Amino acid sequence: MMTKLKIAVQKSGRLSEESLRLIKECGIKFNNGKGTLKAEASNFPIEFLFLRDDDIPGYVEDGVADLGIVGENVLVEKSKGLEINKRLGFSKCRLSLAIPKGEKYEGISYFEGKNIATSYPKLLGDYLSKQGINADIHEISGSVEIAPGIGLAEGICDIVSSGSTLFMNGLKEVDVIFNSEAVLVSSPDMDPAKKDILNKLIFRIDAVLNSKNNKYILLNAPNDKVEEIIGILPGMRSPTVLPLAQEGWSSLHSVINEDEFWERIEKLKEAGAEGILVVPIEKMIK
Ligand SMILES: Nc1ncnc2c1ncn2[C@@H]1O[C@H](COP(=O)(O)OP(=O)(O)OP(=O)(O)O)[C@@H](O)[C@H]1O
Ligand SMILES: O=P(O)(O)OC[C@H]1O[C@H](OP(=O)(O)OP(=O)(O)O)[C@H](O)[C@@H]1O
Ligand SMILES: [Mg+2]
Repeated sequence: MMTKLKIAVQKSGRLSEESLRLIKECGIKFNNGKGTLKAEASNFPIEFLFLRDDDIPGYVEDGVADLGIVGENVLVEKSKGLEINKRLGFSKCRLSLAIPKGEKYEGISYFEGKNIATSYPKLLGDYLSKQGINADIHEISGSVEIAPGIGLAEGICDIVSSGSTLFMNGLKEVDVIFNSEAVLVSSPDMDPAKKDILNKLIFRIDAVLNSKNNKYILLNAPNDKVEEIIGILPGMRSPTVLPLAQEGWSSLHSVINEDEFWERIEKLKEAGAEGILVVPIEKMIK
């Protein structure tokens, strides 16, 4: 029988869409009809299990799934020792302590002896004990932001992204205890055949992630400015320089990190660059 990897992906929620998009961008084709809990790729040896995100670290640890895509917050909360294979750069959020907005806050000692509602008792417990704070942790599985308003707790520790859920519930964020993003995790004892497939998958994921952070840049410059511009443009190796039909001018092509691009654009113009084009890269293999 052909070896296949089993990957656990969130069935529906904040991770599912981006997880499946990443797999598709890796050129892996599959059908996942509504309500399906299992699917198989048609052009790559991988099978999908669609699960609640909380169960993903456990399934990977037990070997029911070989791989999983999960938030780092859930991984650290639930797993006993799975290692992160790859940070995936989506579903970025933070786990924060929050209190009613009218309360005065002067530091973490605010929580001494207080009651805090959370779905992350382990992460919160570890954080508070490192800070030397004794508090009562009240575990609830969802709608945590409602807890202070109904007298269930004096503070909360939950996921924050835009902060609008806190705001709508009359709360303010007072301390960030953990920063999270989606991560790929894999079972520690995989046989060599599975490891081989995993490496192929990671190779594709790298190509997709690299392409997202980088742009292809093309510009024109007078020949006497080319050296200076090459000094400003970082590249995978060095820029490609091609002669233009117009005498004395060249076209330079390179790859630039998107963040660096905005920093360097002024310098490129000052150095004499013209007709600058920045285009997305579909895949990038380093
Ligand atoms: N507002 C947000 N912005 C960005 N990422 C988020 C946000 N909320 C949650 N996440 C990330 O996505 C993960 C899944 O969030 P979601 O709200 O879908 O979980 P859930 O309701 O527990 O889902 P499930 O039904 O699978 O148990 C979180 O563990 C976190 O890593
Ligand atoms: O800071 P914000 O941008 O408001 O995001 C934070 C909220 O997002 C998540 O819930 P989600 O909307 O996924 O709903 P859920 O309670 O069903 O998980 C999380 O549990 C917070 O409640
Ligand atoms: Mg969950």
